[in-house]
Amino acid sequence: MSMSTSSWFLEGRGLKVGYGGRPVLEGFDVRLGYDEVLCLIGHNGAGKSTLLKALFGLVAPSSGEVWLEGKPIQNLNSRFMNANGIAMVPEGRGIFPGLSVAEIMRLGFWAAGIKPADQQARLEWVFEILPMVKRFYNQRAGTLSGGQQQMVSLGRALLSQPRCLLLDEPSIGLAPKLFQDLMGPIKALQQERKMSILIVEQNVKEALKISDRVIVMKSGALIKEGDPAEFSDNTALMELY
Ligand SMILES: Nc1ncnc2c1ncn2[C@@H]1O[C@H](COP(=O)(O)OP(=O)(O)OP(=O)(O)O)[C@@H](O)[C@H]1O
Repeated sequence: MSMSTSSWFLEGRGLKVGYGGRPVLEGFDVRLGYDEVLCLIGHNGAGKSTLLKALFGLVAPSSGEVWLEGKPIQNLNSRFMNANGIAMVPEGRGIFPGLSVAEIMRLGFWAAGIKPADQQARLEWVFEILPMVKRFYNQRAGTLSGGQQQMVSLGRALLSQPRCLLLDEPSIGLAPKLFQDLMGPIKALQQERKMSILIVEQNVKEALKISDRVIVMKSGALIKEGDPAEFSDNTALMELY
């Protein structure tokens, strides 16, 4: 077998994805580099969440492939992705309000297949990055603020020490200051560990601060790609919408 020469960590190639026979994405291509923060923006309903779910194996494309480090994935599912260092933080946080943070983390250990012997160290590692999580570890998630819940969701995703994070609108329901508090540690971690991040955001201004490249989606198609600087003034952004 030859070594992988791909410079892309994760790729969607010719993805066709839809619900009930109605396509949302058709022949969609996307590439996420090693050590890259890619920001995906676009209208409500453009297909951003659908793309993230397809890349993570939560919805099956009817055609096209997802490639990881230069190789097509044969049996794409979220467990495979997790096992290969990819973690997703879904829109709406995806945590159960009735469970305590401790219980949510236990589910996270299970989902990421982390051995009991390694769990405490992982938890301590997550606490170092997101100290807030330690403070409300025994509280029920439903009693936490939106920002705290978002931190729990992120902490859960970090348990596997992923090489790649797929973040679906982490700013939803957060004040700008809270969003910065959340993204600061993530950016620091990204730089330290050379993670790849694909972030879907409506809060473009904040997301651009941590991004290396931007892609814009409209009605299931990629309509623009560029450097964050090109998107920093409002007129340029308005033209896209
Ligand atoms: N589970 C589903 N069943 C049927 N249709 C769906 C489902 N999920 C999404 N859709 C439809 O697919 C299209 C794309 O939705 P998607 O959530 O991917 O867009 P989005 O860009 O993430 O939007 P938003 O910013 O509102 O989250 C929309 O028309 C939506 O109604």
